[in-house]
Amino acid sequence: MSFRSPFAIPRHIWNSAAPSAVRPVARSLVGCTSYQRSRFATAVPPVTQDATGSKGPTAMVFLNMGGPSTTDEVEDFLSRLFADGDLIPLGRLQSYLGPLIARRRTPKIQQQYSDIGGGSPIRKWSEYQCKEMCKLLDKMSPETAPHKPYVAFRYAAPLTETMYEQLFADGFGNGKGGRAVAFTQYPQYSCSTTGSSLNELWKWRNRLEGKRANGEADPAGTIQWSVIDRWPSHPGLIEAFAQNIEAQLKTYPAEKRNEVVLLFSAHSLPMSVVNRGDPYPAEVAATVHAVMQRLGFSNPYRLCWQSKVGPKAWLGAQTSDTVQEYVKRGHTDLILVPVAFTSDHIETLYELDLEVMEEANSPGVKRAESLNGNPVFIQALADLALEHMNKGELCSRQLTLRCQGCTSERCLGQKKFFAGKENEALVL
Ligand SMILES: C=CC1=C(C)c2cc3[nH]c(cc4nc(cc5[nH]c(cc1n2)c(C)c5CCC(=O)O)C(CCC(=O)O)=C4C)c(C)c3C=C
Ligand code: FES
Ligand SMILES: [Fe+2]
Repeated sequence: MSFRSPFAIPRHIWNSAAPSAVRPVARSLVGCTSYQRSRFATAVPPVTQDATGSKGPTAMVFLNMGGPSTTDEVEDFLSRLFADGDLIPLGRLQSYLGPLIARRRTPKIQQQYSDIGGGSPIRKWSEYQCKEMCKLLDKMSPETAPHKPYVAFRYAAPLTETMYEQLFADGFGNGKGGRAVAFTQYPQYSCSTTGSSLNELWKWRNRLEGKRANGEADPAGTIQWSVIDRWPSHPGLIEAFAQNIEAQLKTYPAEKRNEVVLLFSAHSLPMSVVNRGDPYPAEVAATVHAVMQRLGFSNPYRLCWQSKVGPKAWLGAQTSDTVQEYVKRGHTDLILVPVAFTSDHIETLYELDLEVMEEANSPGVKRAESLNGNPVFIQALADLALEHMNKGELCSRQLTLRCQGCTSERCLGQKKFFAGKENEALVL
């Protein structure tokens, strides 16, 4: 298999050394004293220091779903999406039904991407955010520098396997070891989003490294992975959301400002996933509550859910119905706040801006900006990454517990691997 480099990241950024004058703030990960000897000990194994005492380079890998950058990529994007049993379980018919549904859906979705400028901006924003975060980390933590930016998408280029080959090309793994942090870009954990990306990363990790030619496990020289798997109420994230809301509130006359209804909108989930025990609804609610707390509960607000697909029951109330109902009742000043995604995408640019806002037909219905290149947000990403490295954790405690209704062997294997418990007989 041959792999093209998917990265538009100049090599001088990857190779950039951290300024030596900056005070190191990262606590040493070598011989980490906080190693927990509990059942779910999740400390990062020691990373080898080089002769200069540096523990870098550190690969920072952003995980996300991705999107088609051009309308020509839509069918491939949808084919991968409908082939994903962690997102859309179609059982034994997956490989037959998936491509069929994807092909039938392609023209409609191509039109939507065409209406928002010809493609999804997710790749542009993800690569920018990761690169900028790494620049900050090089200054904040020279000990673990250089921090090298990578993006691994679940359904569009650059795919996980491409990212993995790029890691090898850059000197990670392949007997050389090295440290990589998988950083989910979904602030709130769902087994259908972050869970699916981690299952994919675990799959490719097993395929591409960790095995000798005879098929036996060979842990020597493999990449040491740790995971930032959720961050729904990180203060930096909350601050960035709150500032974007405040900026939009300022566009209303002062005397009406506190009456504006804040409508937090998150991608919905099928009720079958909610009832399986998926953590996402609770984590989205945690984000909303933290943002409102930061705003001093200055406005009335609701959380609603968008982008239902197919005929089955999904978590509601739906965003479009909510807006229509409130406008009908005279709440014509509303701010929509996309709260479960860190950049613009088809759901903000098409569904909220073109469908919901046009339907509402009221100049008082507006949308808070997405986080995109917001410097407060990028600083939050760097803070989060540094806190993670300083803690020396492999993953959060939450990642080590499966949903009540989970029957997936993939979830079990993935969680054991990322918790560093692969060879233990655990019931997760
Ligand atoms: C946190 C965000 C998201 C969750 C949770 C989520 C769950 C989820 N999605 C589908 C089905 C589809 N999603 C599609 C597109 C899409 N989904 C998200 C985010 C979440 N999905 C985004 C940001 C996007 C758009 C990406 C972009 O390029 O802009 C699509 C494809 C579009 C379409 O056909 O309508 C489908 C299908 C399910 C079934 C699900 C939970 C199980
Ligand atoms: S579906 Fe949630 S852990 Fe498997
Ligand atoms: Fe989705």
